[in-house]
Amino acid sequence: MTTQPVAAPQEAAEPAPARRGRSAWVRRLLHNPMALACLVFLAAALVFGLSSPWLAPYAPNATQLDAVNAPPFTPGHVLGGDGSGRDILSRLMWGTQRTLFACVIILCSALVAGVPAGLVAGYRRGAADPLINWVSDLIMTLPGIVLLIALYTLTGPNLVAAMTVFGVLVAPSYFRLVRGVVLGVRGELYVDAAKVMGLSDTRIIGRHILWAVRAPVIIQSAFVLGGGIAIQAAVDFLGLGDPSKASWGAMLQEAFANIYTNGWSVVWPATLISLTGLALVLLGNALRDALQVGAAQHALPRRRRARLAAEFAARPKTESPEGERLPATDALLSVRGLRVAYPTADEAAAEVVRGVDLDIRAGEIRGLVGESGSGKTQTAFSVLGILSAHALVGGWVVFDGEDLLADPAAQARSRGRRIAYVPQEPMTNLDPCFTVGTQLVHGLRAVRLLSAAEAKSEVLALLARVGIKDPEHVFRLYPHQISGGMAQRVLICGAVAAGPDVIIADEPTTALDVTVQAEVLDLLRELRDERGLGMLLVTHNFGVVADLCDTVSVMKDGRIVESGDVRSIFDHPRHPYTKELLSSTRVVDLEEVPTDG
Ligand SMILES: Nc1ncnc2c1ncn2[C@@H]1O[C@H](COP(=O)(O)OP(=O)(O)OP(=O)(O)O)[C@@H](O)[C@H]1O
Repeated sequence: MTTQPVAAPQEAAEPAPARRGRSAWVRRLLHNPMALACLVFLAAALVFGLSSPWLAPYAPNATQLDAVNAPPFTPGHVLGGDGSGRDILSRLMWGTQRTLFACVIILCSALVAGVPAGLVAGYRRGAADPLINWVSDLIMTLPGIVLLIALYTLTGPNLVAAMTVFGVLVAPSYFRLVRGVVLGVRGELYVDAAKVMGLSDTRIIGRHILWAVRAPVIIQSAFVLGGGIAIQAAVDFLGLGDPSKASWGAMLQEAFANIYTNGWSVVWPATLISLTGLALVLLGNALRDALQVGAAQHALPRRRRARLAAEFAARPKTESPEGERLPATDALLSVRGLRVAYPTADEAAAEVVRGVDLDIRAGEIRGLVGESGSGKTQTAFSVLGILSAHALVGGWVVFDGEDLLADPAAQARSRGRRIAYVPQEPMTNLDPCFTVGTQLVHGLRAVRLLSAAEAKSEVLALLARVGIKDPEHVFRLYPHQISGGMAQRVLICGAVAAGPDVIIADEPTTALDVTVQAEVLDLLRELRDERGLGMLLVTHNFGVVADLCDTVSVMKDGRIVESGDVRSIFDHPRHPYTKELLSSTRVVDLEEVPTDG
């Protein structure tokens, strides 16, 4: 077999893979009509309140006899007057300012008390964690309104004191949120790497941890502001506010006392309180969608997504006039013109696999090699039909005469039965709640009609076959009780149990140490020889390719740039990228070492 370098003529003209940026979430937020409407409403409320010193027709407490219980659209009083003859529009404007000020105090005090406490408890742990947790639990047990009434007896109508205390009462929600996120992030490898680099805790928290908690904190803040509006109104409504100052709650209280004479005076503050609270809660939801991972796809309008999917499906499937790209007749599995793309926030599609062709024949192990992010796993997942639901897929995956991409039911039938999968991370692919045996028997019985006893004896035989010394014992162990190498053997056992024709192995040895790697590669080779399996071995390691594969396809930026038998590619690489990859790898000498005798 000779090597086939595959040209990529229009590479330069094609769009760059995925466009990402820190401002992407802002774009996504602004693309959401609901979020936009909420932002416009809240901005208008802000301007309405802040402009009161200049634009309000009257002072908040200015009274006029002719405005007493005046209905809306009375000349000089667009929204009418209250029971004391004060202009409702003016009081609403001044009241908005006071209400927003109250919300800012609540937010700031909750942030100041909750976020640092969560950071310290989650990151430093030690004695601080249980102590802060205890204080947080204590605060949460305090009845908020009762506390505010008690405070009123001490300080009188003091907005700053009341709202600060309420902010502290809300702080545990931030504390718990931040602590939870920090606990998850502090064990990440990049945090360990930062520690090893000698960064101080303050710098690690400032640079890495704060960035991780920013999204949940922003979302929570929208909800706290919404709650703040309600609580400020409630405090004033109960008569705990300053009667000389206009606020939405105070206006509501006065209007309620006068409801049978002037019903309209209730409508205005009640509407503002409800709409502002609603806008903040809806904005919080929109922020969650925009900030959370994967929201880009959700943000794509349905019609735009359908159009992109149709464009993908309509791409020509055989492009060569000579029909070179038709599925190979002697192959178990033929991939032709495979394309995978993901919708982006700017309503385009970023292609991560760009027209891949592959054949896997019975008894052939094909390596799929390339740098990280070149699209190897996406190609493998397309064959198995386990791509993210947001992926747009085009091209052919022909197995046993059927195009699996065109028939998801056929793809589901073949997955696990005729096309099996060996994953990269053995430990995370076993369920920690069940024993090895339970998982293998369950998997086997899902694809073959066997009794529990038959499945068990088959699994035990297979465990022995994949090199597990005491199958009866390992059968009863939980995943955490076995080593990584043993877990990979268990997964290989699970993959071959159903008697597949093809195995897709995605970097099956990457997570293992060198000795175990060699043993697992030997096992895969033996299983191929025994069962005549076809295999697609995804790897970025040319050493593994040299050791195990018959053929290899080299992938770069979503394309196969060169394909052929291993020896030809190693001896005469033709594509510059293959040469580059080979020169950066300590290449294994393929010449057979003569043995004595
Ligand atoms: N759900 C997704 N949404 C958007 N882009 C994705 C998604 N999944 C993968 N990608 C992108 O697809 C590209 C190819 O990813 P893939 O996992 O196939 O790379 P790979 O060659 O297997 O790399 P590695 O060796 O690191 O696993 C990457 O740029 C990745 O960011």
